Amino acid sequence: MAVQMITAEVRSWIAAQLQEGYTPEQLKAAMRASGWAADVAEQALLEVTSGQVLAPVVAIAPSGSVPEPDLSGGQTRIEIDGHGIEVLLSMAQPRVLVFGGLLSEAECDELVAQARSRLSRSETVADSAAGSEVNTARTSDGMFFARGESEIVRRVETRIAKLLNWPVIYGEGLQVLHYRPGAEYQPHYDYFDPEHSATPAILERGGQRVGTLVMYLNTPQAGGATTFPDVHLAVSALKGNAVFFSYDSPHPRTQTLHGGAPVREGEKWVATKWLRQGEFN
Ligand SMILES: O=C(O)CCC(=O)C(=O)O
Ligand SMILES: [Fe+2]
Repeated sequence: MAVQMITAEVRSWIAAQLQEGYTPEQLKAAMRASGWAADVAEQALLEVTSGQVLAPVVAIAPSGSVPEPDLSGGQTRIEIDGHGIEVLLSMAQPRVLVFGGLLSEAECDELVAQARSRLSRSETVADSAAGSEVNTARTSDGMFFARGESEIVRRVETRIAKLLNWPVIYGEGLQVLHYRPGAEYQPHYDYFDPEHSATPAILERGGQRVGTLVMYLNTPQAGGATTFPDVHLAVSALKGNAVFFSYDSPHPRTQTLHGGAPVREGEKWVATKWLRQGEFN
């Protein structure tokens, strides 16, 4: 399964052709003829045409569109670049998927090794200030990798993009969190609160978050599940597995309230990939 990325070059080519007087239908046919999938060609055109009116720099995926694997054939296993991933659970509302073996043991260990020396107490956007500050709801340590910063980061990001049919450039840098015994992440939403004063500035860089992939980099001895309180679901933190959920609007009706339950024994490492509506830079 190949993913076709709508790059800035593709968008500017489309924009130039439109200026020349070609119709969107003609461009779509030309893109189809040179191997582009119909839906990707459609999305590229939409991005350019809506971008000309709404946001000249940042491409925004059609509203309501979210990352999603292709399970149309009832697949229980998805192979990406020779790496097999199992589909262990699929829930429609909220949209939650659990993947087995998204990362190999060695890949988990390498991400932990690269993150370990760069950890600091996690910050979330607090309600009181238009910035980030240490929040007691989240008692883990964390760091961000820059997108594509190392071979392992690039490999994982490419795999995620292909699995979820969402361009690499729409993703934030990978975040790694480390929870010690007793540490937790209390239930929260990952989208940016539309009522929050800091949100408009955040949305300028790629729009809303529309999906979250939490990858487990080790297996805590006890505790540390990812929980979805609205639907009483707990996903076990098992090394190499991952939980994915998407939200097509920044609203509690998505039922994507979730948290990291307290680690009871041992420690917990996760890598989180947040996916935006458009190009994150
Ligand atoms: O640690 C977990 O299980 C959840 C992490 C999480 O919610 C996040 O990184 O946004
Ligand atoms: Fe979260």
